[in-house]
Amino acid sequence: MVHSILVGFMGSGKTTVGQLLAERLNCPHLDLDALIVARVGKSINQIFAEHGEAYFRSLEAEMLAGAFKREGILSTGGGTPVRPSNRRLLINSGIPVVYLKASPEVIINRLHGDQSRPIFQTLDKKKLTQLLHERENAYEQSATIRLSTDHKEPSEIVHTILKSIGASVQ
Ligand SMILES: Nc1ncnc2c1ncn2[C@@H]1O[C@H](COP(=O)(O)OP(=O)(O)OP(=O)(O)O)[C@@H](O)[C@H]1O
Ligand SMILES: O=C(O)C1=C[C@@H](O)[C@@H](O)[C@H](O)C1
Ligand SMILES: [Mg+2]
Repeated sequence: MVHSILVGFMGSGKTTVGQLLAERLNCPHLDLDALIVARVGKSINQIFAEHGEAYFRSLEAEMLAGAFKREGILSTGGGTPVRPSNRRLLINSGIPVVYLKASPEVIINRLHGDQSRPIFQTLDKKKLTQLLHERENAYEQSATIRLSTDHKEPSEIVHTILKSIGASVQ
C-alpha cells in the first residue's frame, strides 16, 4: 500500500521530497509524472504537444488509480488533485496526504529557466499566482497535513513529514 502521498503546485518539491522520504523509509518512490513518461515513452512536453493536455489528464487519472495499489511514497503531479475524481480518490484513501505549500516567488525562483513543464512555460508571475489561487482549494481539500516549504531544505521537510505521519498513525 502507498504510505503517503504528496500534493502541491509545480515546484513545491513533491518529486524532490518524495524521493528523499522514500529513501528514509527504505521504500519505493512512485512519481506519477515519471510513471506517465515511462508508460508513453515520451517527455511531458512531447505528450502535451503531440497528444494534448486532455490525453495527459486521462492517463494521469488512470495511473493514479493504479499507483494506489502499489507500495511506496507517491508524488503526484501539480495538477492531479484538480480533477474531482482524483481528489475523491485522495480524500477517501485513508492515507496521509501531505500538501507541500510554496509561495509564487519561491516557485518562480525554483523553476526559473526550467523547460520541462509545459504549463509553467505559459505563465508569468500574475498568471502563476492566479493558477495557484485557483488550485489552492483542491490541494487543501485533498490534504491531511499541510506545510510550507519556503526557505526550508528538503531534509527538514522530510523530517517534519516523518514526525507528522508518526503522529497521525499513533
Ligand atoms: N525545499 C526546497 N528548497 C530548494 N529547492 C527545492 C526544494 N524543493 C524542490 N526544490 C527544487 O525545485 C525544483 C522543482 O522541484 P520538484 O521537481 O521536486 O517539484 P515538483 O513539486 O515535483 O514539481 P511538479 O509538480 O512539476 O512535478 C527542483 O530543481 C528542486 O531541486
Ligand atoms: O501543474 C501541472 O498542471 C503539471 C505539473 C507537473 O507535475 C506535470 O504533471 C505537468 O507538467 C502538469
Ligand atoms: Mg514532480
